[in-house]
Amino acid sequence: MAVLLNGLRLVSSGNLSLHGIKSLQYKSTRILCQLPCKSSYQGRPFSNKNMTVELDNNTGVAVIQMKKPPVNSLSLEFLTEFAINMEKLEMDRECRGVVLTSSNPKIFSAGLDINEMYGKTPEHSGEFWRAVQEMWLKLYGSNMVTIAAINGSSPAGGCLMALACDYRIMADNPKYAIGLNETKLGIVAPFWFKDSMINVIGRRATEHSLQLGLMYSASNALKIGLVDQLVAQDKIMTHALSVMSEWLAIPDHARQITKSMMRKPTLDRLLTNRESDIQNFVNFISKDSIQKSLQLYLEMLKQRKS
Ligand SMILES: CCCCCCCCC/C=C/C(=O)SCCNC(=O)CCNC(=O)[C@H](O)C(C)(C)COP(=O)(O)OP(=O)(O)OC[C@H]1O[C@@H](n2cnc3c(N)ncnc32)[C@H](O)[C@@H]1OP(=O)(O)O
Repeated sequence: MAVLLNGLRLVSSGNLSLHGIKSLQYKSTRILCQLPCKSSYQGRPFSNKNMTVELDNNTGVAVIQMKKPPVNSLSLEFLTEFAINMEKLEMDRECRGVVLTSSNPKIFSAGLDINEMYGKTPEHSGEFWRAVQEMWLKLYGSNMVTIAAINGSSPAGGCLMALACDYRIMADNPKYAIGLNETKLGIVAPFWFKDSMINVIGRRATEHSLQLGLMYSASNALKIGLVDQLVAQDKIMTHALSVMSEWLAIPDHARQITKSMMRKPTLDRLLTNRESDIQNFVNFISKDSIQKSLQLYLEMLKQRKS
């Protein structure tokens, strides 16, 4: 509940994914900038291996800029760093919203690092999959407003990250594509990837997309509702911050409870089946036929380059 007490606003906080709205904390009431106010910007950057995180104290908005060369593939190290950063922001009373974007001008994220799924031990595969789950749980279950500024292509796990946000803005460039293309690699999008897509574009479009492993151009992604808006590449961050200020105009407690109401069943499904989902992944990815498919796909990626 939000209660005003001597200039302090009591707002709910905590991780929706695990416990619903679990604790109440004090946040000082601030007037948010309508637009990013560069002149008064007080960024506090932290963590800088695979991503930069900058929190603007004036707006309460953090920007996570992924910067893992060459294509922001989601390795175990990347996923671990991402989850830690999300946790830190979630706990930070100053932070109310996150914009997720990429420093690579053409690629938002290439999805899961295929090298993490090829030729690895079952132990490693299990640890990797738990980290993939954790990334999604942190993002899909965040109390903060989350906006994906998709400034490049975003296949598979990259698309999942975008789907886990509250709002998706994509750069209006016909060369960029987004979608869950797993079947094209000979692998299968797990149920919570599927659920994330259903919750955004509906069941029929998801079935079509998943069976065919469809990648959508930016304009087609807009048509099916996979992204909410297209914006010129050079305007994407300004626009994302402007949309963020609209979302932050809603009282946190009301928006958070609503978000939890909408997302909890989907989150609970993975939480309840987390261990069996890891086991399924390990069994599936260890099969010779699946390893062969991944090997061929990796070779195809390398050949395409030459
Ligand atoms: C029952 C259920 C159980 C569970 C069943 C299992 C469920 C698994 C779910 C899987 C989810 C996934 O995300 S699977 C990942 C899916 N991702 C993809 O298919 C993306 C493949 N990549 C691309 O399409 C492109 O690379 C793209 C991202 C658009 C960038 O194109 P560019 O032309 O700019 O760059 P490229 O030259 O292609 O790539 C640059 C280098 O990056 C490498 N690279 C590209 N994508 C990579 C990736 N995902 N992982 C590692 N490395 C990658 C290339 O090999 C090159 O390496 P060098 O040659 O060495 O420089």
